[in-house]
Amino acid sequence: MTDIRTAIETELKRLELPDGGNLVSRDMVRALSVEGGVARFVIEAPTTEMAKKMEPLRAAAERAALSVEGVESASVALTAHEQSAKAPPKPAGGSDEDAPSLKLGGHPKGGQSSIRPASVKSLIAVGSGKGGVGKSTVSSNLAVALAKQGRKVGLLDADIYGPSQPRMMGETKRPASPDGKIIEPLKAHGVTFMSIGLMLDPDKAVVWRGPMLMGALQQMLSQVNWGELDVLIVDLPPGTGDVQLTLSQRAQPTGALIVSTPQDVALLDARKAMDMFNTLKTPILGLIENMSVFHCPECGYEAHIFGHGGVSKEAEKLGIPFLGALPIDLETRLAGDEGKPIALGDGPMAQAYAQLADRLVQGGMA
Ligand SMILES: Nc1ncnc2c1ncn2[C@@H]1O[C@H](COP(=O)(O)OP(=O)(O)OP(=O)(O)O)[C@@H](O)[C@H]1O
Repeated sequence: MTDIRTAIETELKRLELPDGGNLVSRDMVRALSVEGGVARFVIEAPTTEMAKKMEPLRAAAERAALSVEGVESASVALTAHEQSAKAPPKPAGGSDEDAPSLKLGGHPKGGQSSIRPASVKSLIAVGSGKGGVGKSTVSSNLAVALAKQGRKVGLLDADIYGPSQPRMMGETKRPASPDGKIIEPLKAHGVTFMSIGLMLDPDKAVVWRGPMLMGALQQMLSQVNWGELDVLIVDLPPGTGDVQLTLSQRAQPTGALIVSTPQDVALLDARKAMDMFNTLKTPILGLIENMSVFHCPECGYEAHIFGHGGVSKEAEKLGIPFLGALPIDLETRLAGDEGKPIALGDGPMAQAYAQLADRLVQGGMA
């Protein structure tokens, strides 16, 4: 197996970058593994801008891996070390070393050791390729639905650039840290909950580099007093960046749920997110279609605003469980904005989330 890995690396050394060096000499290859003839790895570009231009190189890397004897299929994901393109501009007078108290966002510690809290039985990552598809809405409602079924549930909002859980869970106070080391999480609607957003100054832009993001995630998992949990749901940022990479590699998630709208552009990005999780060997527990249909409350007409059935077809194609379709629902949006997730009630949307929660419990995932 080592020989195949070495042979793949040798092939990758042939792939030169326009600004000098090759994929190996520039230390861009991550998580290279070969199992049962399947080669998987991640190419980590220094910036999102550069990653966007590297698709031809990614395809060439896949072909290079396939050319090695013993490799039957290859899966290569592209990610970026620094999410510079998405990060807001630097605030006047600020610097990217500006860290909030408890030095959140410092460089990660402990090499490649696990950052998964020992007291957490199951860790479920909720991801999406595209932003705004309802990943945070699904995370908060699923957490509440699981808590209603008597599970001990934690919710970690790891969406560094758009932490929305404080608003959706209706808790915005800054968590206490009596000893200055361990952070006490908040409790909302029966869920133990923590958001990176609660530790940041809302008026200050986040200008952290990749290692600082990884450090922040590490702290959110290991410096928070999560207590005994049946399941910790991690609401990820959209896309395939450092937070996803670190979580997959160092927190051994039980699996990932992928949220998408039926729209082609959302599905395209969802595929990339799934490819990343596959490459990092995080099992994909299922796909959820959000905003699948709008039922007009006046006339009963069903409008498929973002298309129809795309996510279930994709799930079938990939052999991944399709966990359900959630309609576009005004009450869901209003409840999220009010900090009282719709799953708290007992209407049709709450029932849909209860079913989703039930599936995870029955499947031994939560
Ligand atoms: N099924 C739904 N019906 C109506 N509105 C919804 C639904 N799902 C999500 N929304 C609304 O859409 C907006 C975006 O949702 P949300 O923040 O959950 O998406 P996200 O994928 O987490 O976005 P981001 O990538 O920015 O974190 C929110 O205002 C939310 O209330």
